[in-house]
Amino acid sequence: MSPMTTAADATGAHTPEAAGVITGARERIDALDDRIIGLIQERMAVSAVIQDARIASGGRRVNLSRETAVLGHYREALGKPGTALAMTLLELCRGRV
Ligand SMILES: O=C(O)C(=O)C[C@]1(C(=O)O)C=C[C@@H](O)C=C1
Repeated sequence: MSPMTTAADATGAHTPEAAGVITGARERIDALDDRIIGLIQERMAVSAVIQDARIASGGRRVNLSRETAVLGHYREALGKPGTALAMTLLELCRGRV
């Protein structure tokens, strides 16, 4: 019996086959996370353009009706945790209010 049939490795798997699946899937997750982070940074930059234009025109940084629409969009797509995710994205984009 190989040691991996009884003990978990760094992936938590107990077989080499499972460890291979997990390692491959983790590489895909790391690549997806890099893309998600890049998209968030792009969202922050676009949001800053909007906020700067509004403030330069004499308006306020925050637009609550638009935030409500963004929160609803994420909640419809992802359920209740989507709302929390959208709140975090909004904080990244316009700071704490
Ligand atoms: O859509 C706007 O008016 C924005 O300013 C962008 C944004 C956002 O990041 O989604 C940021 C701040 C506002 O309070 C609402 C939404």
